[in-house]
Amino acid sequence: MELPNQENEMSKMLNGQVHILNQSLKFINSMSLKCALHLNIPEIIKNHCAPMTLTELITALGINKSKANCLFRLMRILINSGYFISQKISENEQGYVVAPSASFHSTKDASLIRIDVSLVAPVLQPAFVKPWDYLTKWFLNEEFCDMTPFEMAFQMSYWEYLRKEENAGRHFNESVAIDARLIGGVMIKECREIFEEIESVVDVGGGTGTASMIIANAFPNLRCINFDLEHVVDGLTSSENLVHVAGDMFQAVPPANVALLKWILHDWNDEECVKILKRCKEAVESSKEKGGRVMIIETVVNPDEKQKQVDEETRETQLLLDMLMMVLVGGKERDEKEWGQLFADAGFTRYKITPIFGFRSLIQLYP
Ligand SMILES: C[S@@+](CC[C@H](N)C(=O)[O-])C[C@H]1O[C@@H](n2cnc3c(N)ncnc32)[C@H](O)[C@@H]1O
Ligand SMILES: O=c1cc(-c2ccc(O)cc2)oc2c(O)c(O)ccc12
Repeated sequence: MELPNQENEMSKMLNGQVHILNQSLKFINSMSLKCALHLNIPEIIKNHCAPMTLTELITALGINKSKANCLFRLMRILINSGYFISQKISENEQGYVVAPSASFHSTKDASLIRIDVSLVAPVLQPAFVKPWDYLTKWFLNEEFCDMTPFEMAFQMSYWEYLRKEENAGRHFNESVAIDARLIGGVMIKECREIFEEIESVVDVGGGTGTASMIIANAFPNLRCINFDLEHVVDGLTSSENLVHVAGDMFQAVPPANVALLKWILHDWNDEECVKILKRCKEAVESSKEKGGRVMIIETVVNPDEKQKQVDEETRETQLLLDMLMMVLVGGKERDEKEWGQLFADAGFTRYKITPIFGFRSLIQLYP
């Protein structure tokens, strides 16, 4: 008979094995989802308008019947990840439906907000996967100090890649536009008082202008400027209270009462962030007495001792994005201390953090 502490040792090793295997095989969740998206399974199941049996799914997909058991296993792992649900149809039959959390439509305006599993598509492009193979070499070699793992993999910056590779650029613009629609919708509700008090807002690095459009429509008396690089705003159509302006945020930002920076600063290192913040400060400085401020929408990572205050999925999403920014663009997700330092270095006197955007917060910065 084994001694109790030997048993203990064995069970620790078995638990360790589960943990290590589970963590190292997690990419299979993403890759299985990628396959389901390419097969168009979520749309097929949604269009079926009732729980869909495995046999019905096989027929709809035109898959050889010999793969039935493999499709069952693909669906089983996706059910485990929370993308689909298996519902009882009759005594002997189960049917698949898309899980509510994987397909959220605004009940008020379906065209405005549609959050579903197709959001992951850009994350599974080669641009997201290949740079990880270079991470070890990047850590070890001095010569790569001024490069990102992405640049090692593709011999160009992520931004150049998006400009050159049409598909990747389109996927990127679509994903950030979906995000901007969601956050824009929350902003016009949660920041109503701010927008009602001011006369102008500039969305710095506003992409194709989705957030500006939502704000401009909700506040017709507000003058909105969507500001981004020439090739991004080129050809975009202005409206009554929305103009698209081309420029470089490191050089100058168009003056306005409020400068909005959504998902910009996490792309850049500290020195670059201070430069952008200084340009934004100059843009809002003359509105100091009229509610002038910079509004930042970004993650505020909790320090380790406070991590229990946010749920595990939020925390993990923040840390995953932090790694993604490190590998793609040389940026980072910051904690409050790191944000505070940037704000002080850029010459701001006061800031206020309000966690109103899921895993991200609104940070208001006063000149
Ligand atoms: C991650 S996207 C964020 C887009 C948008 N703010 C959003 O969250 O939906 C970063 C944006 O910064 C823009 N950008 C990059 N460098 C810039 C620069 N020097 N001046 C102005 N915009 C820039 C990019 O073109 C891109 O649209
Ligand atoms: O490369 C990206 C991709 C995203 C992204 C992916 C999927 C979504 O549903 C939303 C966004 O966001 C990025 C981002 O914010 C950034 O600053 C750089 C790169 C990317």
